Amino acid sequence: MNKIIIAIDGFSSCGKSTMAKDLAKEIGYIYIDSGAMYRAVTLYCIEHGLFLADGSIDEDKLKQQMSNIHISFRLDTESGRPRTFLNGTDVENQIRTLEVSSHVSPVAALGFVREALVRQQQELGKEKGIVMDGRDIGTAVFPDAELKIFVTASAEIRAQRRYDELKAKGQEASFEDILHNVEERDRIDQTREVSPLRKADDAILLDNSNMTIAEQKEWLMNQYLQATHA
Ligand SMILES: Nc1ncnc2c1ncn2[C@@H]1O[C@H](COP(=O)(O)OP(=O)(O)OP(=O)(O)O)[C@@H](O)[C@H]1O
Ligand SMILES: Nc1ccn([C@@H]2O[C@H](COP(=O)(O)O)[C@@H](O)[C@H]2O)c(=O)n1
Repeated sequence: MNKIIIAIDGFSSCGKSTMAKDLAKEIGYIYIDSGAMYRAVTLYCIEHGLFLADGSIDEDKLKQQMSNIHISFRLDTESGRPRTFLNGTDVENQIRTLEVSSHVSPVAALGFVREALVRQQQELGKEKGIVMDGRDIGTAVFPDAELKIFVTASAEIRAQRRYDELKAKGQEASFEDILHNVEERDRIDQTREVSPLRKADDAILLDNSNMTIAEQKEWLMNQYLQATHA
């Protein structure tokens, strides 16, 4: 069967990567979490002092240093899930902290950052057989993707899911801080000038507020089967 490109976009913390990873594993596709790439650039900025005292980004320095930022993914054989590497170091846990979440959307709004990462994402998908999740995959990275999904859920439900996840990992965070972060990232992502978060006209909308992980997994598999006429 011919391989296709599956683009999964949507709001913060709505379950995109959970769905995308599961589907990719089941159908033998590559899974790419494009958000992890923006998070890795953000971690680089934090570690290299590129956030100025007023919270803004030293854009000139970041632009000069973009070619020093190498992001890759390696499959964790134990969990079967990809881990993100920044310049050869496993940063999968660091990029998921609230500190990185609080800084990532302004970094992702920079045109030169998007240009560099979109180029890499398109390269990763050139053989097809890929499931990629993010904010602009169906609109900018792969506008011709054969299957496009746009996921949403209420902000409170999304924040609760993220809160439960961080708590289970033993990370301290307040529900209010997480809700604020989720809403703020959505606002910045939807209003930025370059490739703002929006549903592609030909994307299928999924509100998973009242769905279990198993239900959304089955829903996505059905969309894939329909798209490939299997
Ligand atoms: N339908 C669901 N019901 C309950 N929890 C869910 C559901 N879908 C996903 N989750 C949980 O919600 C949390 C966020 O999911 P996930 O990381 O997949 O979201 P995301 O959209 O990829 O987030 P982000 O955009 O921030 O990367 C995870 O802990 C995941 O296990
Ligand atoms: N295609 C994408 C993916 C992500 N972003 C930005 O990165 C942030 C983190 O992404 P997560 O999927 O890990 O939540 C997100 O809030 C966006 O600002 C993006 O712009 N484009």
